Amino acid sequence: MPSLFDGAGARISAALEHVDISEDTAQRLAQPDTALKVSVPLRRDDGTLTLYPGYRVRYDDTLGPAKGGIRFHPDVGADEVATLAFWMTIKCAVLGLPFGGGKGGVAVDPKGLSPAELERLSRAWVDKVADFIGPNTDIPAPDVNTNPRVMGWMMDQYRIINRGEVREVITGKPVEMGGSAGRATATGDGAFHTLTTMMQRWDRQAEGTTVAVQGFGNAGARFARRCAEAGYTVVAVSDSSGAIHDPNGLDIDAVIAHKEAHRSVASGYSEGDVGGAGRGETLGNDELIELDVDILAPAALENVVTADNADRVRAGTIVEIANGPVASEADATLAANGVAVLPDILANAGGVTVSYFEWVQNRQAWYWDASTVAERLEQRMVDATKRVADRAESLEIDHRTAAYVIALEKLDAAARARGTSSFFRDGG
Ligand SMILES: NC(=O)C1=CN([C@@H]2O[C@H](COP(=O)(O)OP(=O)(O)OC[C@H]3O[C@@H](n4cnc5c(N)ncnc54)[C@H](OP(=O)(O)O)[C@@H]3O)[C@@H](O)[C@H]2O)C=CC1
Ligand SMILES: O=C(O)CCC(=O)C(=O)O
Repeated sequence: MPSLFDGAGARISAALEHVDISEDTAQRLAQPDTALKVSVPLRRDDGTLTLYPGYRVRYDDTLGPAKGGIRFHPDVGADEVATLAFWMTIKCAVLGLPFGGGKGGVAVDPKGLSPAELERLSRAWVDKVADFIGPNTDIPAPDVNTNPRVMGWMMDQYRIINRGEVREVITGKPVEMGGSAGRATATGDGAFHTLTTMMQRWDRQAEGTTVAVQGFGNAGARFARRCAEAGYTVVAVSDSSGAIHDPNGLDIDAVIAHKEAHRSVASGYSEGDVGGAGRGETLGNDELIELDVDILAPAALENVVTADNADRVRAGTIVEIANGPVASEADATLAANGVAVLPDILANAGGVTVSYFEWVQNRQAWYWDASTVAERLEQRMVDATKRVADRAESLEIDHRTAAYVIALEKLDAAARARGTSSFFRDGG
């Protein structure tokens, strides 16, 4: 399999066949602007010291300060962070947000840390990258295994270093620390709005439509709940411990309660203690991908649909809630089999959209109520989805390529407006 970064490049090449942008912009987007690698020191509770590799990549800031999450996961590496930062660049452009793309991470298994260790690690990461991030340069946010609590510690550490509070340096914070209403649910909500917009366009109904969701964290669990509330039949969900499947439909509220109690969707399931959902079976994560469902929503990690299993995907539609769940080498097989892919750079953009709202609210010190945030998020997601679908139809291309075309046009126009100097950072 090509590297994640090379796979992302393949998608750009496909889009370049349908859009006329300057050679400068194409070259500029072929590699990250700035990549920082650090060692993040953690004093463990037992007094020993562990150093974890940490990263922050500012891929491109043509459209505004770099924006993107920070991930704590043992598999985090330079290639992955650069690719995720590239996707953020494209995603912000597709949504029309005034941000470039960034991403960060620490190669650590946070499940093996105590709460105090997790706090020290979060603060240590900020100590290492504090000169690199900033409200006008690069604004982190949550991603896999990071959450509002982690963002709160990070903002607080930046306050200590800066000797003054800068709320808009990080988004996804607890509401009590300047976080936005609706940020915690924004990614799942945004994916739901993209799906709903496309279902209306396809003249399809939620009732009788089956859904499988891989990953039951911030994004996946919220999406599953929105689907269930709207009348879809959510037949399978999973987390890192495995999947549960009931062809009659799972009771998502019961599964959420079960996950909270057991820290796993699958453990204890066979004993039937997941409320009304206690029928059905447990499955492996690979089997969930191949279930005979209408909608497959991967909401965990990259490369879960690859050249190896693409032919066995039976869903008619994939909603990419995770970043990069479909490997580029799977594209041709999925297209040949008529599988519609609603791409990550559109479908999971609800999170960064409400992060943008949070940044705006922090700058104005003027906070919106939950219904205002929800309304504005829905409007942005519906508009962006329609723009992508219209472009896909007019150019007779798939939705991912259409989203890239829109993003590349925006990035090229902004680069031209800035002039050549936009390709060089101060002193760089
Ligand atoms: N948070 C956000 O705002 C945004 C997130 N995304 C993307 O969405 C995806 C999920 O992020 P988020 O929900 O925030 O992360 P979380 O950490 O909240 O949840 C991740 C979920 O994925 C599960 N998981 C991890 N490894 C596997 C595996 N091998 N097989 C199946 N499930 C697995 C985890 O299981 P367990 O619970 O057992 O740990 C957990 O349920 C990522 O790709 C992220 O980049 C995209 C846009 C914004
Ligand atoms: O909220 C943000 O700024 C970024 C979220 C993110 O990391 C993503 O969209 O992948």
